[in-house]
Amino acid sequence: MILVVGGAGYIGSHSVRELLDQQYQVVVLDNLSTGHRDAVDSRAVFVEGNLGDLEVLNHVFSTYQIEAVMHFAANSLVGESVINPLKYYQNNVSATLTLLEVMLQHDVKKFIFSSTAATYGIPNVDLITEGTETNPINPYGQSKLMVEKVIHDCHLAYGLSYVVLRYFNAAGAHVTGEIGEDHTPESHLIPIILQHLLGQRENITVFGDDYSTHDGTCIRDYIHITDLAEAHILSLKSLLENNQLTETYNLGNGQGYSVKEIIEMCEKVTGIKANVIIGDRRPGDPASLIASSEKIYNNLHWKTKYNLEEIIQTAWNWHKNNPIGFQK
Ligand SMILES: NC(=O)c1ccc[n+]([C@@H]2O[C@H](COP(=O)([O-])OP(=O)(O)OC[C@H]3O[C@@H](n4cnc5c(N)ncnc54)[C@H](O)[C@@H]3O)[C@@H](O)[C@H]2O)c1
Ligand SMILES: O=c1ccn([C@@H]2O[C@H](COP(=O)(O)OP(=O)(O)O[C@H]3O[C@H](CO)[C@@H](O)[C@H](O)[C@H]3O)[C@@H](O)[C@H]2O)c(=O)[nH]1
Repeated sequence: MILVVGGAGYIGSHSVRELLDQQYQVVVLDNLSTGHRDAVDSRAVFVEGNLGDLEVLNHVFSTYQIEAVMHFAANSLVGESVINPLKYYQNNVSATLTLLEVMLQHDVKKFIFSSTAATYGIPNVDLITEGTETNPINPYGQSKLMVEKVIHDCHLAYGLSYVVLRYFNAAGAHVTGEIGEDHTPESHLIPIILQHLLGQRENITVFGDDYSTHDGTCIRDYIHITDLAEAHILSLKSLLENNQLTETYNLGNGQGYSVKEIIEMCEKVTGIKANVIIGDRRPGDPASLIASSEKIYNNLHWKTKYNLEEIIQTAWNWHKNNPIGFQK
């Protein structure tokens, strides 16, 4: 079985769905701190608990025959990490050490870790490769980079085999419209715009239009959640075939869109005009983050299937049909 830690969250729940659709058996461990029980596919075993809890972990690893672990659970609000760094080092780093310890005690040595473009900080290249220097500028990015280093040391010392996936901006929803993004508070651009277009917010604030980009607003690389999920499956397959894997991959579309372009695409998809306010820059936002995902294309033949319009269309279907998310 595959243990998915954080499988009730946005990216985890879509990966669980993909794993089950591809005939893997799945156990989800999640404390529901930001995730939703209803996001977890009913075909998966669900264990409610904390990833830093030795007792729960020992129960999971001794009850189920776990072949590999996908680890999505984390706190991931950049602003909050600056104000409350210990929460981030505690949940993202310390609890992960407990997970790794129990995994290794149970001789489970295959690990897929959700990392982030935030490990690069403010890169001085147009297209970020895995070789681009990592220099996180906030505790969130720092906590992810720390875990990356721990994982590598566990490889050297205990033979842990791993794939680190550095996601760029995850977006969109499952094509069925059955699961999608539901964060409280919501901080991500696309759901915020769509909530506004649904009448749930009065306006959208663009965080700065004086960046050195073609229209002055920040550029990001948006990637569909199912494309991310597929990258996890391919990574899992490569791990199951190789006991000594130590790979790090960027996951993005390789194409950047500005905040203004995202708003325009949301208006096009929904046919509704947005009420846009230009605000101040949000501290810690790099002007542009675009991934080169050449490495995973070359090594695992991964290709993205969804373009920006399709990403926004699937997100719109989800928000329109579930205006209060998973709440019933
Ligand atoms: N959303 C993005 O654009 C993005 C980009 C880069 C990286 N990431 C990373 O991807 C991963 C998933 O992100 P997401 O957007 O799905 O977040 P999410 O908050 O929707 O999901 C995280 C899940 O982990 C669970 N969790 C948190 N702490 C836990 C703990 N101690 N024990 C058990 N469960 C716990 C939460 O309840 C939630 O279900 C995170 O590690 C995040 O840092 C996300
Ligand atoms: O109301 C809003 C919300 C966002 N933005 C801008 O939109 C862009 C995208 O912002 P957001 O959706 O919050 O994503 P990021 O800050 O780029 O961070 C996401 O993508 C990173 C990787 O690129 C991950 O590390 C993070 O976890 C994930 O939240 C940024 O320029 C923001 O300044 C606005 O202008 N107005």
